[in-house]
Amino acid sequence: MDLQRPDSYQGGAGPDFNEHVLHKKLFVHLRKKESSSFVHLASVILTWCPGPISPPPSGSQQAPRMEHRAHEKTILVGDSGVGKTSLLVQFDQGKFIPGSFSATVGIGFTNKVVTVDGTRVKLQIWDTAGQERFRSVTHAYYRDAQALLLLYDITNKSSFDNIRAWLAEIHEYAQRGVVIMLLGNKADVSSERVIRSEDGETLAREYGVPFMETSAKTGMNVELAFLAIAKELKYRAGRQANEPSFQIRDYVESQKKRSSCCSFV
Ligand SMILES: Nc1nc2c(ncn2[C@@H]2O[C@H](COP(=O)(O)OP(=O)(O)OP(=O)(O)O)[C@@H](O)[C@H]2O)c(=O)[nH]1
Repeated sequence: MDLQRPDSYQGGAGPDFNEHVLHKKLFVHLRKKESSSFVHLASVILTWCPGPISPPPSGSQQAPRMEHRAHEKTILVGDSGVGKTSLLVQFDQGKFIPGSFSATVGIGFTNKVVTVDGTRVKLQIWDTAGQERFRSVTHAYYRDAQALLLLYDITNKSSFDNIRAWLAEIHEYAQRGVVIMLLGNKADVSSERVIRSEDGETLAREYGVPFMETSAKTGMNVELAFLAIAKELKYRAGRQANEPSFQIRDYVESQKKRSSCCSFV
């Protein structure tokens, strides 16, 4: 048995999460040893709340109820070092921590509430380890994912070449119709670019998925990527009678154009 405590986190606002309570998780992975390697058998997640970490601000109201209440499970996948954790930290906390690279161990998640078209959508964003040795653990989480953000690093050719293998794994383990978005990350490092933006576009078109380049460092397109996912999931969950149909690829293309011409809001 392998016990990991990858993270602690504060839950987002909502009926089943109190933002003033520290939620802790313990990941228990059952593995058996076969010859010289371990085979993954099952994973169990234990969640507990050790107690309040701060009193609610005086005069604060109860957290507003979600209009769209589902837990929308979104998973970040891609080779080790492409910037999955950095992208999530940029989206969640609006910051980039430069310097030493510490590879993710196993898998962990962050809750984030976003507002799209006046509706609050709760995203549960799972950050996975890109290293091969964690692959059997992360596969187990694909099945009930509603969306997958698949990253490569524009300065690393093999991370781009591996995208086809990642897509094959997604098609094998994830549910049919899962929302997939391809992201070419580290777009700020133009001097070391080895993958042209057109190559990302072509690959995405071949698989019929939306594409954009991002930078976890500058924040470029980070919010757009998650908001587009939230919009698509909200739309899928319950289209209102007078609501126009939503096409995530068209939306991403129009927003990318807007952001290049006049800064995205
Ligand atoms: N310049 C630049 N560096 C980045 C960017 N995103 C991530 N990095 C750096 O790339 C390295 C790897 O980033 P991580 O976010 O840890 O990569 P990861 O995909 O989560 O890696 P695993 O946890 O091993 O799967 C770190 O040193 C980051 O600071 C980016 O957009 N621009």
